Amino acid sequence: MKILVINAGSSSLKYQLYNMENESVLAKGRVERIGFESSILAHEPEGKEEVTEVSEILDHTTAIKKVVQMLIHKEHGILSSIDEIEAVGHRVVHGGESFSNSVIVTEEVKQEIKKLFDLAPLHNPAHIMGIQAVESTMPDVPQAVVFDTAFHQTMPASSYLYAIPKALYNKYKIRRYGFHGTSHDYVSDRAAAFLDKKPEDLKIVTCHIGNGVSCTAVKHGESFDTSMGMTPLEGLMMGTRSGDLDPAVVPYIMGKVDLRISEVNSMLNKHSGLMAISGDSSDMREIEEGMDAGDTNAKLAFDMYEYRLRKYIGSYAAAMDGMDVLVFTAGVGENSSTLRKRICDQLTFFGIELDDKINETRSKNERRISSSNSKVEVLVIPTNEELVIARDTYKLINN
Ligand SMILES: Nc1ncnc2c1ncn2[C@@H]1O[C@H](COP(=O)(O)OP(=O)(O)O)[C@@H](O)[C@H]1O
Ligand SMILES: CC(=O)OP(=O)(O)O
Ligand SMILES: [Mg+2]
Repeated sequence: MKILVINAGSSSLKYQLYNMENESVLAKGRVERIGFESSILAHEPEGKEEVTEVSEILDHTTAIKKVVQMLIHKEHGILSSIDEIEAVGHRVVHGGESFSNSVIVTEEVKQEIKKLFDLAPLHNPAHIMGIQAVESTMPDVPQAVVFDTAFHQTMPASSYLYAIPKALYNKYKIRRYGFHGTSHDYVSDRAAAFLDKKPEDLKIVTCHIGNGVSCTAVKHGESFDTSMGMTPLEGLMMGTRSGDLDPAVVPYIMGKVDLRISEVNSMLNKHSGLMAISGDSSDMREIEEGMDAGDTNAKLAFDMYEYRLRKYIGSYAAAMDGMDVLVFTAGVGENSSTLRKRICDQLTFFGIELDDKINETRSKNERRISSSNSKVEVLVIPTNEELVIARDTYKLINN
């Protein structure tokens, strides 16, 4: 069975085609700059070089059509016909309180996702566009949705409520939802398997450090607390997002410089974080290069990013009254030995001790980077949100 996994953003669409017989990736790629004149489709068939094509892709339906054309392309394709795609699985960022599991797409499910537009204005409208684009291009193919928020539905009220008037929760569902759940679920499960232990016996802090950054306290296999909140803005400092700040800052600047709500949102989501402090880049590779070249702004950005991660890790160890395992994942977590070292070398209080040599060895595999003396197992576990989406879709379709 072949399953297409889609992560639709407002101006981008990432995809991976899976052969579920052996869970291999047949092709992957992305469409960028949807809605612009020169949109880019980058397509990478398994074992071959990436090919790119520039054309005008004005909406998500056109984007899906282009992807399908590429998948059945004479030279770069890997399917003989579109009919070989038997199901499509989508990443949906916000599932609110309605979804604690992945589900098959129905009219009701789409309505529920639409009701959550307010809570995830950057993400959910794009996901609906992706779902509709598939409906119009492959009308008979069943679709499933996998939510970033689902894993975090186990959080107790003491973790998910904000200390604001109850009516705001009762009426508007203002609470912590948490995101990157597919990733935190996957890497915490893999960490337990790696250690040959049951998730129920472990207290794990998972750090998903990519463009978006979040930490989760995974207690006995369930999400107990997580750093992102009602939206993916809360918590850690990110590539372009501020993370935590005093909420009083928002009304203060709106009054001072006469900013509109959308402008404040844009400032905090798109022009803050590493980008704002370094004044130069939201990309950790460039921050590290800047730091090595003596750029003091890049160094400050790195220091703040690292310090905040360390604070969250410490607070989650306290939240769970212990930490057996610390997991690093996603683009930065999997690749930046510098960041991992800086964090771990200042968590010696917890009995953490890194094996510097293993930490610095580049690898795409799951690995332990702590020394044999370390009281906490420190692991690098490459995340695979697309595989989880493909697996959930496969299970739902075959039930
Ligand atoms: N070798 C590396 N060293 C440091 N950071 C890296 C390295 N490779 C990738 N990254 C960082 O990973 C981040 C992107 O992470 P990723 O998980 O792919 O993000 P997303 O899925 O949210 O787009 C970027 O900041 C990038 O600089
Ligand atoms: C929810 C979220 O922050 O997602 P991403 O890391 O893909 O931006
Ligand atoms: Mg990611």
